[in-house]
Amino acid sequence: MAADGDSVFARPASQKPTLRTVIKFGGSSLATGERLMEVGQLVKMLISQGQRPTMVCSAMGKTTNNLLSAGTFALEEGKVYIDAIRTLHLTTIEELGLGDTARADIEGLLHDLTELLTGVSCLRELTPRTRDHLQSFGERMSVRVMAAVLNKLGVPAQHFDAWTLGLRTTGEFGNADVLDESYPRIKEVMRRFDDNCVAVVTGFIGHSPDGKITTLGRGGSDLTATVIGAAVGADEVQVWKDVDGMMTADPRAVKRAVPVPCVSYEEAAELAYFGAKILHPVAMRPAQRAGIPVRIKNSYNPSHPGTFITGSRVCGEALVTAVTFKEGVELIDVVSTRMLGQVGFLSKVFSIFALNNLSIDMVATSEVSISLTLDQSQRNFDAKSRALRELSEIADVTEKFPVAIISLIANVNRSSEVMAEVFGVMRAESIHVLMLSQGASKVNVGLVVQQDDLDRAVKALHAYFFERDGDVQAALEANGAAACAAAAA
Ligand SMILES: Nc1ncnc2c1ncn2[C@@H]1O[C@H](COP(=O)(O)OP(=O)(O)O)[C@@H](O)[C@H]1O
Ligand SMILES: N[C@@H](CC(=O)OP(=O)(O)O)C(=O)O
Repeated sequence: MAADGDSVFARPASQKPTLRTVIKFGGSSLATGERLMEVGQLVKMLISQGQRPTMVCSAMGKTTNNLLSAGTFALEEGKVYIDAIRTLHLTTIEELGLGDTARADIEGLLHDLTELLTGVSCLRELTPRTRDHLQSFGERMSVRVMAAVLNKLGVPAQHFDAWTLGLRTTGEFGNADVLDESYPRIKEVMRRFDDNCVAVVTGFIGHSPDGKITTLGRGGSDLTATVIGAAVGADEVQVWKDVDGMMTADPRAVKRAVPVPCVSYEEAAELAYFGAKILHPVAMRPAQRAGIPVRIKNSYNPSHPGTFITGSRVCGEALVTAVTFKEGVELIDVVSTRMLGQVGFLSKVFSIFALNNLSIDMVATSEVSISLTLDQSQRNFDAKSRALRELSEIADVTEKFPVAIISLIANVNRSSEVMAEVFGVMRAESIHVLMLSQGASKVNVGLVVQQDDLDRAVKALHAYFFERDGDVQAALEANGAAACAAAAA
């Protein structure tokens, strides 16, 4: 940890920093050496504006995908190929003149990575545990490079693998849960850490209680950030992305999508769970528990206010906040053969899914029938076949695949209006709605349509709720978002 020149933290007493933040940068913000330098300058600016940040980094660019591909290649072809990963990291160090320590750190990790993949290629075995170990190299390399960039810019910084701060998880490889014991541990380690230095911490990874490397699921660095924020009692967690915040729809699918100035924790979580790739689905939980606001910001456009996420919904009377979707979903209709009474039927159906460890996304019931969609992240075909076999003993079961779930994050107090308007749009477009459900949190209205109708349905709903005046931003503001921006300011 060597800083050139005066510490950026040294400033007159009158300008003492007041905002304790956790700032998370994803792969999209850390794609190249040039981007790392820009992010470094941004961190420097945030400090000069009075922030005391702890930084959480994801792997650079597409490194996690490249690591997974290298694992598959070693498994299937028996060869070790990590050229893209090696080149990205070593070239960055070279181009930015980050020095021998950073180079030696990265070469050491590349050596370990090569050994791991050699093991995979010899044994022709890639277990979930090894896959997590493999993926951890991305974040372990990025924090070392990022800390070196900050030091180069005169910002004292030190890298940390999250487990050295005390981040402990369950042993569920690929989708581990953060254990509560992590919070006091992280708090204690961070309490002893030099306030005049930026801790640059690996996102996405932790240690199981027996010391194995685990991952928190794809996009899990957002969760690391809110866990650290909650542990240290941060004033704010900032999640820096490549878009101007959470948008009214996935900007890749709907060109006229616009940023939403603010949403509640529940809305953000529902959006993430129902397909908006912008946030990790459980990242809001630690922030919500600790009451810490989260801000989504654009590292390519830092002056944009982004999206502010807090406990209450302060966005005025907006009928719908955003539209999101999940594709390639399976819909299952279960109709009772009346061997059981209503209560027995519902509980039997749900217990069959639970006992087979299958989690359900959406559900709609009548007295003797249930329609449900299965969470697509679980690719356990054996468990699904078993569950369907057991269900067929008490019911007629039909499967529809592929279908898509469209979710509208909507105003709880006006859900009937939302439903009526959604059906109006669907009727006008002649789109058949296969199922409709309002989530228990009541911020989410979900509908299932045929996969082929998805694109048309999403565009029509977005146009109806956000583009009616021809000017998307004006429509959003008319919906009350301006009031929200003022509240967040
Ligand atoms: N509703 C939405 N609002 C904003 N971005 C979205 C939404 N749905 C999907 N996205 C996508 O999420 C991307 C950002 O998430 P991600 O790539 O995981 O960022 P990072 O790697 O920085 O964590 C955006 O580039 C955008 O394409
Ligand atoms: N690198 C991991 C974790 C992560 O959070 O990434 P990102 O912040 O770039 O979505 C992944 O690709 O899943």
